Amino acid sequence: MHAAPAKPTLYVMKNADEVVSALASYVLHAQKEAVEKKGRFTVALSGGSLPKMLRGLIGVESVDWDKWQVYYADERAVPLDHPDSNHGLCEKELYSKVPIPKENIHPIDTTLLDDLEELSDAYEKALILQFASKDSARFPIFDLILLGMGPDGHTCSLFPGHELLAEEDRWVAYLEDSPKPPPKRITLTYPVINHALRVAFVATGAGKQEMLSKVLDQPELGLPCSRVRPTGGSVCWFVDEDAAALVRYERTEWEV
Ligand SMILES: O=C(O)[C@H](O)[C@@H](O)[C@H](O)[C@H](O)COP(=O)(O)O
Repeated sequence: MHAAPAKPTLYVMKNADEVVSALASYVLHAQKEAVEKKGRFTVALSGGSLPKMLRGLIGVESVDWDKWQVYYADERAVPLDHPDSNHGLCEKELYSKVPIPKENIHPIDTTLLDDLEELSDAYEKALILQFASKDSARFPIFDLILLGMGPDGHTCSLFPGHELLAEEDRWVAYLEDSPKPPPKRITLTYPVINHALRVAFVATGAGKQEMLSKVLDQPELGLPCSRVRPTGGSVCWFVDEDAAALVRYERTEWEV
């Protein structure tokens, strides 16, 4: 019997700082559970404002950084030190401030930037190495995928109306026509996102109001963020009052 797709849980905090601390305890809880069960914590990070929102983990003793295995939910096809690189951003906002071993961080292979198919295949292979063979596990099961919501309702590099929304087979796909610059990117696909144990969105600020209401109150629109419905896992939203102002969707009290 197949589990039903998870319904999103909405946590609304007073402000962005409260989102930062709630997110930190949520991530710690996910880490503890994963490390106890499997001795490692597999995480996929997004770009945008997300890396900075993880600042609540910096300096916290109970984070087992050496157990983290970090991948990217999406990445731009640029060198790692390019200002558009999500890896570069995470380096600046997080890795440079915490004792995470370099070998536990999995950036794209920048020798393949000229061929996006090879670039995405190589990233898929890196996932296969971590999550065992593609045959024994149809899709990787991340302990946690952390996502943002774009102004058009995109998440990862999955954009409204794009053919990649229908991808059912690949773990990692590429696109050369991203409406958000830069145009060349790779992204995890829905089968991977929707097999994760936990998916958490983070969205703050008044600029997110209208789109957040569309994504949560009108899932029938089929916006990319609304399609995140893990089967056998959970999806939750950490947002602030500014972002949630127009949302009618049921709120859940955050309990530490
Ligand atoms: O690399 C990317 O472009 C991101 O992964 C993207 O999906 C991002 O998460 C959203 O655009 C939200 O960005 P903000 O958090 O900056 O609003």
